[in-house]
Amino acid sequence: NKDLQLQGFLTDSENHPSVSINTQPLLDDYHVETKPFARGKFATVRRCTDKTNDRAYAAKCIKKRRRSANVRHEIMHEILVLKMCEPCPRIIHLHQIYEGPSEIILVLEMAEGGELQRLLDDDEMFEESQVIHVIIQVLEALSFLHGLNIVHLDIKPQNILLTGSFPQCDIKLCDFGISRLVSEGIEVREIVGTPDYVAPEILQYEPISFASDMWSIGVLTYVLLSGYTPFGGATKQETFCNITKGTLEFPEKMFQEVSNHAKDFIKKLLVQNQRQRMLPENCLKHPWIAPNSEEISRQNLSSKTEKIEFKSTPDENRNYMVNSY
Ligand SMILES: Cc1cnc(Nc2ccc(CC#N)cc2)nc1Nc1cc(C2CC2)[nH]n1
Repeated sequence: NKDLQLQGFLTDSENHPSVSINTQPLLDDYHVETKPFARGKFATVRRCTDKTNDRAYAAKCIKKRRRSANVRHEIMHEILVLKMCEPCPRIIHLHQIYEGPSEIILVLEMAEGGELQRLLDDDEMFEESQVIHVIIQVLEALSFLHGLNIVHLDIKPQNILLTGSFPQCDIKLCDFGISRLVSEGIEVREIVGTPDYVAPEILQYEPISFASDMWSIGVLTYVLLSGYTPFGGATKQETFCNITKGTLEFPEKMFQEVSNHAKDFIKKLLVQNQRQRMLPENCLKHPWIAPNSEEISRQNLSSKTEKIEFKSTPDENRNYMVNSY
């Protein structure tokens, strides 16, 4: 119905024809570790293995009732987003769904390397090339998601998972629990997201847009390159205040090794006015990400102008070449 649509959910119904849910217990088909490896406000995530082939998955157990409100349609929204993202290798894959009396369990693709946040907690410092590799993959996930008119709204290192041991691994974006549909003229306003990464327009209760995710990419890049958050304050209120003030600084002691292209990339994302922020396609062409983008365009231009000479191929070689192709 209208008001749910206004909240940016994909569905207002408690079920959806495309979604099949197992009603027998998860434990019939999977061994489930008792100790969760992650616990959120309304979900716990445990490692589980398929009894038939020993494959590992992540079982995300979501409570159907929160603060005595039925939130089944919100869980259905997360399920539909995950299903729509099936074709994208940069997004965690939904394998199966189980339903118990008080929870819905999403059996999700296992990313063995865990959270990118853990590397930050271990005070790992990243090479700029490693940060670029991570940011490119997050941008690819966002390009796909935005292409579906969905905005993630909780981009942060905890929701960027590693497929193996860093830096030889890839990343997968996860957790669409607060993602929302962005549609023309429909204004979704909700205070969502994690303080350090939330965009100013969200705090000012303005309509949410794709640019809200791009602000978080700017914060993420700043954090990966320096180990510090750009607007972090002693309290949540102070952080929110810093975000709305938006004074962006690159302290010499943290950024002396960081390239100017990298700082320029961050500056073009941490822009107060969301209409002036880069979107994924602009980011992927930025000289920090596509380092030779300036160089390539210069070369392309020059190659068009320089004389192109064809060397004739002696006939016997030509036949050979044609056959081998
Ligand atoms: C080894 C591991 C360690 N820690 C987490 N933490 C974590 C972070 C965010 C969310 C938020 C969500 N969703 C859930 C767990 N996930 C892991 N692997 C996963 C986790 C998953 C799917 C996403 C659950 N696949 N592989």
